[in-house]
Amino acid sequence: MQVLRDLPSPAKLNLFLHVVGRRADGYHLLQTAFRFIDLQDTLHLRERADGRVLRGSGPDGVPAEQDLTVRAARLLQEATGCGRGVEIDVEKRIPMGGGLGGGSSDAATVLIALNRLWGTGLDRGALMALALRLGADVPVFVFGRNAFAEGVGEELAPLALPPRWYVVAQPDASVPTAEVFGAPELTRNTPRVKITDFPAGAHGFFGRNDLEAVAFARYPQVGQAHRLMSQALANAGADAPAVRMSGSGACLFVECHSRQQADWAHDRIAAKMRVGPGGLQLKLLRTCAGLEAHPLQDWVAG
Ligand SMILES: C[C@@](CO)(OP(=O)(O)O)[C@H](O)COP(=O)(O)OP(=O)(O)OC[C@H]1O[C@@H](n2ccc(N)nc2=O)[C@H](O)[C@@H]1O
Ligand SMILES: Nc1ncnc2c1ncn2[C@@H]1O[C@H](COP(=O)(O)OP(=O)(O)O)[C@@H](O)[C@H]1O
Repeated sequence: MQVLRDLPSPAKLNLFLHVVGRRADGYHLLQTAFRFIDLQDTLHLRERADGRVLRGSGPDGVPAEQDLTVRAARLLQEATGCGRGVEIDVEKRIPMGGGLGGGSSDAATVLIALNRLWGTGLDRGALMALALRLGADVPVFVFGRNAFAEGVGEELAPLALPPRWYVVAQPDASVPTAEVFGAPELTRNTPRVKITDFPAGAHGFFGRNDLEAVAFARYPQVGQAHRLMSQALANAGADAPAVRMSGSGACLFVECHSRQQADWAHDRIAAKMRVGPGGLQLKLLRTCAGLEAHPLQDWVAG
């Protein structure tokens, strides 16, 4: 039986996120830019001959049956009629429910890697269609490139992004995605932009995240963390990097042009805020590099 060890599942940031409408089924039409970063979970897959899909180690508080990795493996079995099984270990590093797409990325890594391990031979388009059934955020990880996204996140066009560094902060709150999208006060009519409007640099300043206002009002720790981070960086004058929320939160990030600027921003924030697990202002503060592409991009044909 084959084993695939140390499979990377990168997190994503939404460099901007506009809500431009709502579908009849309640799902929201978005425009967003996805960027992969080097904050990653690690997955290990061990093939099983008996057809069972099992999870070994996994994230605390997520029962195996609800784990997106297990659901992804079962979906691939069902879609292809494959009779082989797998045991999945997930080493979690990406904060859960933080707007960084960790669960979605884990699911995509399982689809990509199992398609190879089981020899099920689906091309990228077919894997992306399966991915969408697991969540709106899953297809971009199978797409494998930083992307400008529309629809609910499944209409993807590649974006060539320059090297950038990000300071990523996790406030001590978790913001349920469904609550933010369901909020009556959410604005849903931001005018559409074109991919060509997206500038080659200074992404941290393009557009906005329409989900921020709802998340900051309903989860004051997130709004307060945003305020304190912005204040910590304010005296850099016109070059002060902006602080933005990723996805539906709660994670916040700052985009920087160099590792040096990111280290500076990290240290300024760390000097102003209490960082650490349990009841502090930030549970996590990390400097990350933006990736050029998903590390498993070449594993899928098409
Ligand atoms: C907001 C984003 C931005 O990238 O990221 P996260 O904050 O989750 O990382 C995504 O659109 C989230 O995608 P994902 O987390 O896969 O969402 P799903 O599981 O498909 O949906 C969770 C719930 O959010 C709402 N939802 C989600 C996506 C969307 N375009 N419109 C919605 O209204 C729906 O109520 C849905 O029941
Ligand atoms: N392998 C997994 N990793 C993380 N979360 C998972 C996983 N499987 C299922 N989930 C569920 O999905 C929810 C959203 O997770 P995640 O993708 O990390 O955040 P977000 O959608 O905010 O980016 C979690 O709160 C958890 O209940």
